[in-house]
Amino acid sequence: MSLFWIIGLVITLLVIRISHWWYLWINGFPIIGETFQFFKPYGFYEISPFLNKKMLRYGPLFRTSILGVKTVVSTDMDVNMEILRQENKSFILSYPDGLAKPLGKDSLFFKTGNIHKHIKQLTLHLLGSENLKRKIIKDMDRVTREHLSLKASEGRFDVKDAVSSLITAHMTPKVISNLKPETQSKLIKNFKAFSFDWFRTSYPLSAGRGLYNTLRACREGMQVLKDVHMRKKTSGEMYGDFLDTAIEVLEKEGGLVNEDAIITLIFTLSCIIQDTTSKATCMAVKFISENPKVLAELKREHETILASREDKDGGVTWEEYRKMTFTNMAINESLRLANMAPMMFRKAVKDVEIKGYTIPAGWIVMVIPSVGKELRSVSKTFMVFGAGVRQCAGAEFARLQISIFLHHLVTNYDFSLSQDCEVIRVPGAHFPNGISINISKCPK
Ligand code: HEM
Repeated sequence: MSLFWIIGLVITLLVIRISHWWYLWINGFPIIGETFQFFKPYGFYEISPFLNKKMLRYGPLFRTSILGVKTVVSTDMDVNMEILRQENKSFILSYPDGLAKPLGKDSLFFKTGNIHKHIKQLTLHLLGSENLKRKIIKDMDRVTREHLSLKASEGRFDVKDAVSSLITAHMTPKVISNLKPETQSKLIKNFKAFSFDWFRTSYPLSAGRGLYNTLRACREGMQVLKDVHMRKKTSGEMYGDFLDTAIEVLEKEGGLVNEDAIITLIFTLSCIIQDTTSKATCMAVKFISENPKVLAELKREHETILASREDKDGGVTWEEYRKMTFTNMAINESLRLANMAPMMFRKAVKDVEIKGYTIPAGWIVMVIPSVGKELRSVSKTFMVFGAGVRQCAGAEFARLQISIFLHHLVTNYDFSLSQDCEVIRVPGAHFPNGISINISKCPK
């Protein structure tokens, strides 16, 4: 073969190879699929370029491969509502390994049917309105006030870090009490190191590092909890904390779930409670700092509450919280903007026909909730806390904690956002440099 033909062959092979890589880059690599395109950061006020392009090309429902799973993506709000309504009938919860792994495939969060029902009831024992009102609000108020005062004395602080610390400070003893200070610190360090955001980066290396840190936090945190539980079991001591309640319920139910599962539940609840609520508080603080009219109306609402409070030294009461109408609207608006759960995963257990679309049995559906303006607590255009039987168990806790934080912030302090508070979407809101505020005590 002449040199001319050999060079021609090599060039042809190179062109084929490069075209193939280019095709994969545009349409997704096997396994990785379109994961990096989906999680590629974009501007806070933009629509996801990935979703935009797909929707223009294929309409509101289309197929892709994300996090190693062949997936139908639904951006249609009627289809989404129907999917979540048909939980345990035509669809079951089914998160890809990449998201489920940090919690463990056996985590009760991923259980269905009766076990899910039991665990939800148990979780609401801790986080439902009744317990918030009776056992949580008082300490939540005191600890929030104290932390704010301490942080404000520094003149500037990171909101996520402060809120996350104050939540672990008032909730950890309620979940698992009488810990030695060093055990409590170790546990809290692991709760805070856990992150659902490890994949929210377009850099494979930092995603790998994030996943490693999260898995390590899970392993170490759960080991601490197991040791504490074993010690309590041997000594027979009871403290009336959530761990005692959970074990009691478990014994009554006769082995529907085991002790390891309870430990996993306690660990995951403790991680989620501070991670989600602190992020949502950041968004609320950013939103009101950038909207002087909203801040003025918030101040008015909270000054009125203060003026009519009989016990001037007492904290926010449940009745006062229920009257915070404007605050609740401001929180809803910041949750809408934050879009903290930008996708939910379900699996079709049979062929399902919705609005003229057929979702074949066995397919995973990624529900992309709408971020519309209607602010009822659950509607097809406002699903920040999900919908149906899987609706968020911590929604009321998050609203209460944010309301109390805002109450003390707007009635006692002058504050402004520091300059480097960039927010991007990946696709949920993400703060690469955190959200910090400059803060000083209001002159009385
Ligand atoms: C503002 C903050 C929060 C947002 C936006 C949020 C959002 C959500 C969403 C969208 C779901 C449904 C997921 C699905 O259907 O696949 C959910 C479920 C859940 N959330 Fe939250 N959440 C927040 C705060 C919390 C807090 C503070 C807790 C307390 C630990 C919590 C605990 C749970 C639990 C246990 C579930 C599973 C419920 C079930 O499977 O029945 N969440 N959350």
